[in-house]
Amino acid sequence: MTVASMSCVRIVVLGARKAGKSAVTVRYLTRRFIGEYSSSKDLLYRHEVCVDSHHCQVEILDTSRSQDDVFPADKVDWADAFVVVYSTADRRSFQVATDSLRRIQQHVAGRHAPIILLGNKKDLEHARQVSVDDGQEMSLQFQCQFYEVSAADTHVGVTVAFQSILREAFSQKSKRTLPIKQKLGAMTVSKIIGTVFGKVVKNDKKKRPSLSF
Ligand SMILES: Nc1nc2c(ncn2[C@@H]2O[C@H](COP(=O)(O)OP(=O)(O)OP(=O)(O)O)[C@@H](O)[C@H]2O)c(=O)[nH]1
Repeated sequence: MTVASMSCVRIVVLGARKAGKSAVTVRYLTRRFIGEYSSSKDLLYRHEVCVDSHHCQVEILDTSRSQDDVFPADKVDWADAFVVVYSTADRRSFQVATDSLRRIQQHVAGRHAPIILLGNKKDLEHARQVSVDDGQEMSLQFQCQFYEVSAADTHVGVTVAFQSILREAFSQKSKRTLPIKQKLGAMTVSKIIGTVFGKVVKNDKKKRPSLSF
């Protein structure tokens, strides 16, 4: 399969300054934790992945938030899926994440947008300001996935989180591109009757239910 013919999913990574957006992105892409990242501008990464044995292309936009209060609407329009990062050791970053979730949902109203809420820096347990319950409650409120990770400690949690959102995003994208009949899982009338009434009785006019479609 050529790169051009592969399906592509676009992910934007959002969050407060210093929450660890670059750290989780680089951890996922390279499995490494570098420690200090250039953060003055947005960085776009292209990457090939295998999701459920399909080769796909991913574009990940690691945003730089020089002004936390400016919502990047253009980047939200561009993206198929969202990773919203906060630091478990920084309450304010959790507020920024909450605000981002609210604004993403308002902005994409009508289209299903897979979102992951990522509580980073869980290795800093002594400095924790956001509990696991806070993160879980927020994810329930916004109906998104939730993970607590440490980009510094291991690539495992970060990789699981990214793979999970990729799977959801690719599945959404392929649903959108399927013909309507397949999308709705179109059933024949006899199958519908069989489903509604338990079985289809052949050649038995007395028992055949009278339905009008
Ligand atoms: N202890 C710990 N530190 C981390 C972790 N992830 C990132 N950091 C540190 O947090 C700081 C900020 O990380 P970045 O990845 O640059 O954060 P960012 O959100 O991309 O920052 P901006 O681009 O400036 O908004 C750096 O000093 C990282 O080394 C983590 O899981 N644990």
